[in-house]
Amino acid sequence: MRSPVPDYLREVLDSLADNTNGEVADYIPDLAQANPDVFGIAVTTVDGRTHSVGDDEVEFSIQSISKPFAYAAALTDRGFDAVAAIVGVEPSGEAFNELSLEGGTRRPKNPMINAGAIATHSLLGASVDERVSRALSFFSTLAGRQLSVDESVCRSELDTADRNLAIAHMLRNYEILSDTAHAVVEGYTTQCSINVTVRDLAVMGATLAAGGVRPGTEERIVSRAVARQVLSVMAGAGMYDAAGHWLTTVGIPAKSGVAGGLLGALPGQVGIGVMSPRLDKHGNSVRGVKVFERLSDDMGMHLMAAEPYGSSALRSMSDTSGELRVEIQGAVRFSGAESILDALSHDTGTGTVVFDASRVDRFSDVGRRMLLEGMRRIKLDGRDVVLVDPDGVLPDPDLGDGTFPLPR
Ligand SMILES: NC(=O)CC[C@H](N)C(=O)O
Repeated sequence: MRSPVPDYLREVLDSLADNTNGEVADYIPDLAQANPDVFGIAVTTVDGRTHSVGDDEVEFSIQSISKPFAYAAALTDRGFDAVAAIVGVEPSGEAFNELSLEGGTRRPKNPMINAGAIATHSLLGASVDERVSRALSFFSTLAGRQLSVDESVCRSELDTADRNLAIAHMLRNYEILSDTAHAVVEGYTTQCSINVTVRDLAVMGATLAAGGVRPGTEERIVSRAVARQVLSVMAGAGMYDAAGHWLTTVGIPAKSGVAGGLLGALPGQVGIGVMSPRLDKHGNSVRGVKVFERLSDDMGMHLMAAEPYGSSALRSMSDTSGELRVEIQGAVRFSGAESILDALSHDTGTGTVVFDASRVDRFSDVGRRMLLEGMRRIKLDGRDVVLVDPDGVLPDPDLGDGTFPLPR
C-alpha cells in the first residue's frame, strides 16, 4: 500500500496552487526578486518520518522563523532568568517591526517581534562572528544538516536596515544591548539569512513538538523546559498582530518569515514547514496560512480541540476470589491516573491488588507518580500490591519505603 498522507498533502497543495493573492516582501530588495510561485509543504512526525510535496528542495532565507530557535539557543546558553531580564513573553498584538517596549520593564514584549529578536540574538555571543556561528551551528543541529547563509539576501537587507537599526538604538538606550547597534543588527540579519527548505523547517518544528528530542531518536537537542517555553511563546505571539486570530482558527504554535516560510509545531505530534512567498498584510504567507487552516480542520490539529482520554486508561477492574485485578491501558497522564485512583478509592476489598500494565503505552511522569502513590496507599491499607509489567513501562516502582510491588 502507498501511504495516503503524501497524496493528501499533494491535494492540499494543488487546491491552493491558483491562489496568487498577496505580495512578496519588497522592503528587502533581494526578496522582491524571489520567484513568487514557489510552493512546498513538509510534515515531520515526532517519530521521525517526513512527508513533503511541491518545491520541497528549494532553499529560502529563514527570516523571522529564526526567532524561536535563537530564543531556544539563548535560553539554553544563558538560562531563563538572563533571557527574561531582557525580553518578555507577552503577545504584542503589533506589527513585527514595531518600535515598542513594555511599559514598566522597558523590555521588548516578546522574542517573536524584531525588537525582542534583536535583543535575544545579542545573547548568542560577544561578537558578530560568535553570534552568527552559534546560530548557524544550532540551526544546523536542529535541521540535521549543515546550513549556510544567503550572503546576497543578507547584504541586501543590511543596505536597507534602518528600521532594525532604529530598534537596536532604542534597545541600547535602555541598556539591553552591550554590543553596538550596528554589530547586533549585522548578526541578527545574518541569522535571518540562513537558508532552509520546508523539510528543514518541518524537522526543526518536530524537535520542538517532541519536547526537544530529535524526531525518531533519543537525542536531546534542547531541554523539555526550553521546548515548552518556545512553543508557548510561539502560540501567543508567533503570528504578530494576527496571533489571536491564528490561535482561534488554526491553533498550532507557529512562526512566519517574510521570505514566505511558515513553521508550525503541534506538541506531541508533528512539525510542519510551508513555503510560499506572497504575504498578507501581517507579513504572513497567504498560501501558507491556508495550508495550516486546511491541516488544522482536516486533520484535527487544533491544540484546543482536545478529546477526553481520562477514563479510558482504566480498561477493567474485576474481583475474583478476593483478588482485585486492575487493567490499565494506553497513555496514562493526570486524567487517566485520576480515574484509576478514583475507582480504587471506592473499592472496599482487603485482598491483593494486581495492577496489569501490559497494555500501557506509556506513563507520563505525573501518571507514574500518581499510580505509585495509589499503590503506596493500598499497601498502607495492609493489602499486597502486585505489578504485571512485561515491557517495563513503569520503571523504578518504589512504593515510597524502598519496597517494590510483587512481580507476576
Ligand atoms: N518578519 C520577518 O521575517 C522579518 C525578518 C527580517 N529579517 C527583518 O528583521 O525585518
